[in-house]
Amino acid sequence: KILTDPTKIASQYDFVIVGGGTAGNVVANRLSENPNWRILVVEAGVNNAGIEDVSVPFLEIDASPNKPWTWNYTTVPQTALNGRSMQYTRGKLLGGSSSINYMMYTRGSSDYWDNIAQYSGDEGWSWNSMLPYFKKLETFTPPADHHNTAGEFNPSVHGSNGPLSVSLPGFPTELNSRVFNTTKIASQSFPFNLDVNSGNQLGVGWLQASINDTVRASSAVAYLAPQFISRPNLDVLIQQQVTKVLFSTSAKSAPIATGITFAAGPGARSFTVKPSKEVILCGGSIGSTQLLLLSGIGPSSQLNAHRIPVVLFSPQVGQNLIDHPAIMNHFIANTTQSADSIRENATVLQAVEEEYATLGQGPFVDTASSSIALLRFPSSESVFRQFPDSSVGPNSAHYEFLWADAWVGFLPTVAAPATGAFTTLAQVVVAPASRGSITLSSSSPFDFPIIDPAFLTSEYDVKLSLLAFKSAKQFMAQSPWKGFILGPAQDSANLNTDDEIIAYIRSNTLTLWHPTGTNRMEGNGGKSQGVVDHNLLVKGVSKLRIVDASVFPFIVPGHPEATVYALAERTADLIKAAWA
Ligand SMILES: Cc1cc2nc3c(=O)[nH]c(=O)nc-3n(C[C@H](O)[C@H](O)[C@H](O)COP(=O)(O)OP(=O)(O)OC[C@H]3O[C@@H](n4cnc5c(N)ncnc54)[C@H](O)[C@@H]3O)c2cc1C
Repeated sequence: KILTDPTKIASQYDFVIVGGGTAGNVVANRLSENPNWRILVVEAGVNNAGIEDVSVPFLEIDASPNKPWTWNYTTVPQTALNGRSMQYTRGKLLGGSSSINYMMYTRGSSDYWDNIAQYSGDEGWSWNSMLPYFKKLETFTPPADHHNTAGEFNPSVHGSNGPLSVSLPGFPTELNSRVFNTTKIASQSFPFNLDVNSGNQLGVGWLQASINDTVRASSAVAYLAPQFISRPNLDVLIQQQVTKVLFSTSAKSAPIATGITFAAGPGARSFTVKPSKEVILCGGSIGSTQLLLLSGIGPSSQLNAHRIPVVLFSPQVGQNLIDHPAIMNHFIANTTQSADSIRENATVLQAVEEEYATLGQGPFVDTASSSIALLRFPSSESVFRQFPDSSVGPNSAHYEFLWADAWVGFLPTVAAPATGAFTTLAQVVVAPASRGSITLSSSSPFDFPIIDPAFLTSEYDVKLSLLAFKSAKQFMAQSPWKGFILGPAQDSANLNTDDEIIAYIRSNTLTLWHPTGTNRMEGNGGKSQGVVDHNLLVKGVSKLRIVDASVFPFIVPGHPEATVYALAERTADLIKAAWA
C-alpha cells in the first residue's frame, strides 16, 4: 500500500529501499514476491497517480522542469559552454525519472554489456546474460493506432509477459517515410536496422518507447500496478526524504548499515527505520550520491570540509559523472502538417486533445520522435589519431540522431518562433570522454549538491559533436528531404567554417538528463577503483547496496532507462540469492 503517514509504517522490515524511482520500484516488486519478506520503500516525492502531464505521452514537454514533482537542480556554469548553467531536472515522484522522461527505450549494444562484464569480471552482466532480463521485464505492446508493425522490430528479442509495456510509434508523421527512404538511398552511411534493441544497435530504426497504448508506462505504473501494491508485505511511504544511512561501527568488523533516518523537510520530525537485512539505495545518480556523502562515505576532502563524521573514505563517490551532450538542430519545413501547429494554434490543440480523449488517437499518443539513428564515425577520422576511441566497442555508436516533426528546444535563449513549421534533428554524442562530478554544497540533506557534468571539457567531445553536425547536414541533404526541408532555421543559419560550427555547438549544447556513473562499479579485479562491487554492494561496509544509474561504469550508447530496469531486475535476483 501507499502511505503518507510515517507513524503508520510497520515496526519491522527486511529491506528498506531509498527512492521509489525507476530502479527502486523494480527491486521492491521483485523482493516482495517473497511473502516472508517485508519491504519498505521511502520516496521523497509525491504519488504519480492522477497527474495528467506525466501520463499523456505528448505532454512529456510539460512533465518537467520546475514542477511540484521534480527536483529542480541546476548545474554549475559549464566552462566549455560559455559559462552557461542548465536546469538538471530529475523526477521527484513515484516512478522517479521514468515518470517524467521522454520514454525513449534503448537497451544499448551487446558491446556495452559485454564491456561491463569484462570490466567487472562478472559474466552475469554480459549481453547474453542480460537479454533474458530485458525480455522478462517487458511486454511488447501494439501501438495506439494498431497498425501492422511487421518490419518495424524483431519480435524474437522481445518479451510478452513483463510488467513494463514497450511499444512502437502509434501516430504516423511526415518524417517517417523520409527518414527510412534516406536509409535506402544512403545505405552506406545510414543503413536501416530492423531493431536497434537486438544487441546490434548500429543503423537507423524505429524508436521503441515505454508507452502502453495511449499512456506513459513508468516504473510506478508498471511495477506498482494494483496487483503488486496490494501485496500485504509491500509498503511505499511517500513525501519523506531519507536524510542519512545509519551504521554500526566497531573495531573488529567493517561498518554495518543498520537503517535510515527520514523527514518530510527541514525542521520536520525525523523518523528512523532499521531493516533486518539490507538498506538499498535507489535514489538515482544525484540522490544516492548525495546520501552516501551525507552518511559519511566519500572522499576525505569533502567529508572533512563539511565536518561529516567519517564512516569510510571512498574516493570515487561523486566522481566519474558522465552525461550525453545534445544539440537540437532546427530546419524550416515546407508543410502545414507539423506538430508546431499544436503549439501555435489553439483550435488545432483543442482538436488534438479531443481526438486523444475520445478516440485514443493522434499525436498525443507518442513521444517526440519515431525513429533513431545510432552511428559510428569511420576509424579513419583524424580525431582517432589524437584520442583513443571512446565507444564501448566496434559495433557501438559514437553518436545518435532523433527526429521530431516540430521545433523541439530546451534553451531559454532560443525560444520556438511564434509561427512556422520545423523539423528538429537532435544530435547526441553517446560516447563522450568528458567526466564531471557531484559534490556536497553543505551538510544539510535539503540543500542541493553541486552538479558539474563538465560538458565538452574534453576536446574530443567537441570534435565528435562537430562531426555529428556535419553528418546531420549530410543526412538532411538527401533526396527524400528535397522540397520538404527549406534549409536550417535562424539559429543555425550561415554556419560555414568549423570555427562557426564549434561556436554554435558551445552555445547550443544541452543535457539529455542522463547522469551516470557517480557510484561506479569497481573494475579490473579491483584495480580500477569503484564505490560498489559487481553485486552492487557498497565496498568496505556491509548490508548496503546501490541499484540505480549511478553504478554503471560506462554510459550507455543510447538512453539509460531500459538499462536501469534490466540492472534492477538482475540485482533483485542477486539479492534473493544472497538471502535465500
Ligand atoms: C527530462 C528527462 C528526460 C529523459 N528522457 C529519457 C528517455 O527518453 N529515455 C531514457 O532511457 N532515459 C531518459 N531519461 C533518463 C532516465 O529517465 C534515467 O536515467 C532513469 O530513469 C534513472 O533511473 P534511476 O532509478 O537511477 O533514478 P530515478 O528514476 O530518478 O529515481 C530516483 C528516485 O529516488 C528518489 N529519491 C532521491 N533521493 C531520495 C532521498 N534522499 N530520499 C527519498 N527518495 C529519494 C527520487 O525522488 C526518485 O523518485 C530522462 C531523464 C529526464 C530527467
